[in-house]
Amino acid sequence: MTHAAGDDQREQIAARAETLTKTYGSGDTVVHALRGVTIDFKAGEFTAIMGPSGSGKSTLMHCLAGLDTASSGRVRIGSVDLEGLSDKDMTKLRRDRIGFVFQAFNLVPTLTAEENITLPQGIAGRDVDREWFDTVIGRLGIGDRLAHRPSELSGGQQQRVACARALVGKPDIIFGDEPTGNLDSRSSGEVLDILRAATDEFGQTVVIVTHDPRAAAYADRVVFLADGQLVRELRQPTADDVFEVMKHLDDATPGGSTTGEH
Ligand SMILES: Nc1ncnc2c1ncn2[C@@H]1O[C@H](COP(=O)(O)OP(=O)(O)OP(=O)(O)O)[C@@H](O)[C@H]1O
Repeated sequence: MTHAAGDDQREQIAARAETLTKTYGSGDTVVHALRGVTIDFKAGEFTAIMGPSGSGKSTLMHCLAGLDTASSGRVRIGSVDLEGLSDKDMTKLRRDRIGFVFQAFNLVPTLTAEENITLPQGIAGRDVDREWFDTVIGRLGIGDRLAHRPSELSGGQQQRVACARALVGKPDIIFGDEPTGNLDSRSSGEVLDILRAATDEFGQTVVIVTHDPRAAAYADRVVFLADGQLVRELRQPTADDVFEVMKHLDDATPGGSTTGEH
């Protein structure tokens, strides 16, 4: 780590959003996707973001990952404030510190699985840690697919390749927007196991958006959004705990009336 010694407080926060708002459109068609979200993501912790459709989960994750800019508020990755970063510095920060497992971040169709996985390292001019590469590939069960192009892989295999691509560079923080969305339960378990290992064994920070209570149960913490606001948080949740909260959120009228509910 390259953080200054003695800055313990900051070192422990891998990402932070502060009174983040995001508004789309204006006038009659205005949408308040985020209404003042403040949240910390501690280094080495696995967080799942949940909430009803349209509650602002993807918007929050995109703002945290520097893929979208908020209307107001601040985002910090480690000790770097994203506000005011030049495009070049933002690109470098994303490349060096952040891994993405996003469905929208497709694989390059003309490259093999292996080339896709090592592409970010190549662009950054870094050597691939072959031992770690083999570990990731082995755990994700895609060792026999490395020479294939994305069109020759199933959706689940492509998703696992995208996951491997995010992990191989050992970024400080990994963001996943429904990283198990296309997967059967076995592949889903493999992806979640390796994200869990990224935090437990390598101290990486993982933040995922998911609709699946079983996926959320892999996390140390689940935070719930409703209508652009944070309304609940569970620590060490079981799938049943998560399911119960989701049921109430789905029933609740927009406006965050479930805040503080037990
Ligand atoms: N580019 C955009 N233009 C206008 N409105 C948008 C845009 N992107 C998102 N929204 C709106 O912002 C709100 C939050 O969207 P977001 O995608 O963050 O929700 P979500 O919780 O991730 O939903 P889902 O679970 O359905 O993916 C929604 O009402 C959505 O329609």
